[in-house]
Amino acid sequence: MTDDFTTTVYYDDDADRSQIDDETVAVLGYGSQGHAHAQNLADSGVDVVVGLREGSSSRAAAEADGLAVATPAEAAEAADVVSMLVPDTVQPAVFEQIRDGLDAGDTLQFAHGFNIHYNQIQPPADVNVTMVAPKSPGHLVRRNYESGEGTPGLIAVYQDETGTAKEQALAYAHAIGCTRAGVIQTSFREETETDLFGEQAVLCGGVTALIKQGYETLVDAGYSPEMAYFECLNEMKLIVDLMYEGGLGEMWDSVSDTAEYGGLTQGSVVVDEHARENMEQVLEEVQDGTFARNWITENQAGRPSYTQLRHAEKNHEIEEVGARLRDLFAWAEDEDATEDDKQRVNADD
Ligand SMILES: NC(=O)C1=CN([C@@H]2O[C@H](COP(=O)(O)OP(=O)(O)OC[C@H]3O[C@@H](n4cnc5c(N)ncnc54)[C@H](OP(=O)(O)O)[C@@H]3O)[C@@H](O)[C@H]2O)C=CC1
Ligand SMILES: CC[C@](O)(C(C)=O)C(=O)O
Ligand SMILES: [Mg+2]
Ligand SMILES: [Mg+2]
Repeated sequence: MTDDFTTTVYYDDDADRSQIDDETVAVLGYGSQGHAHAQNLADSGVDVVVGLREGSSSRAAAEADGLAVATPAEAAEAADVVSMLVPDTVQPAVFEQIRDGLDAGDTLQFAHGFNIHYNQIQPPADVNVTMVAPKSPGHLVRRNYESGEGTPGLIAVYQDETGTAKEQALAYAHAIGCTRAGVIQTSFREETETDLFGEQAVLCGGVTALIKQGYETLVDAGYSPEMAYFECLNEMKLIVDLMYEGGLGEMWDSVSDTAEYGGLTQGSVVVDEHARENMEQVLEEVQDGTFARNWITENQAGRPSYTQLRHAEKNHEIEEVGARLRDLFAWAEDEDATEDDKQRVNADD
C-alpha cells in the first residue's frame, strides 16, 4: 500500500485472497470484460460459473475456454459473488432475472457504476454492492494477466452488508490481476462520472475526432491518404506508448526539438479554450444525468442515432485506407511477428 499520493493505492500484499478463494463467482456475460474476469479468476483458482442467456453466441467460447456455463439465474443462484458484466443497457433486465438468486450476504458486483448511480438497478438491502473496474479494455485485462503485468483498477463499495465488502473487492481485484498494477478506492459516483467523461471527451470520442479532423485536413489539402493515415493515426500509438511509459516528458524527450516547439506552440491553437468549454459541457451532461437519459431513451427507441453514427464511422475513408495499409505491413503474413517487431516496422515508416 502507498499513501504517497492523495489517494491510497493498493497492491498484491494488501489483498486477503481468502475473501474470494472460497467463494463461487458468477460472471454474467462473456464479452470484453466477462471473458477476461472469468478466465483470470479461474486461472487464479477461484470457482467460476459463466451466466449466459439461452442460445447465447458467447456460449461456445466460454465452454472452449473450459468454463462452466449456466443461465444467469442459475449462475446467480449457485454463486456468492455475482459479477454483472453484460452491457450497461441490458443490466437492468438481467438483474430482474437474477434478483431471486441473491441471498443475504451475497455480493452484487459491477465493473462500471452506471446503473447504480443513475438508479436503473435498485439492489436488495441485504447484499453487498461493490465495484471492481479495470481501467482498461477487457482484452488487455486478459493479456496483461497472462503476461504477468496486471492492469490498474478501481474498487468501490455502495452497500456493505457483511462488513467485508471492501476486502472482498480487493481480493477479486487481486485474482483478476489488478493489484499487480495498483488499485484505487473510489465511489460509484466518481467512477461513473469520470469514466463517462474520459471515454467521451478524451479516450474514445476526443481522440477519434482529433484523428479524423487531422486526416481530413491533410487529404483536403491534396496530400495522399496514405501519408495522412500514417501521420495522424498509425504514429498515434507510438507517441502514446511513450507517454504511457514515462508521461508527457518521455514523449517530449524522444521527439525532435522542432516537434516539441511546434507541438507546444500549436497544440493549444487546435485544442483551445473552446474545446475546454465543450469538455465542461460534456461533463455537465454526465453529472446532471442528461447523457444517461439520452442513452437510455436511445436504446428504448431501438438505437436509431447510434446505428447511423456507427455506420458513418465504419465507412469513413480512413478506415478503408488503414485496412489496406495494415494488410501490407511486413508482419501481416508473419504469424510469429512479436509486438516489438511490429513497433520496429512502424517506427521505421
Ligand atoms: N469493454 C470494456 O473494456 C469495459 C467495460 N466496462 C464495463 O463492464 C461491463 C460489461 O461491458 P463489456 O464487457 O463491454 O460488455 P460486452 O458488450 O462485451 O458484453 C457482451 C456479453 O454480454 C452478453 N449479453 C449481451 N446482451 C445480453 C442480454 N440481453 N442478456 C444476457 N447477456 C447478454 C453477450 O452474450 P450474447 O452472446 O448472448 O449476446 C456477451 O457475452 C459494463 O458495465 C461496462 O461499462 C468497464 C471497463 C471497461
Ligand atoms: C474507455 C472506454 C471504457 O470506459 C474502458 C475500456 O475503460 C469502456 O467503457 O469500455
Ligand atoms: Mg473505462
Ligand atoms: Mg466506460
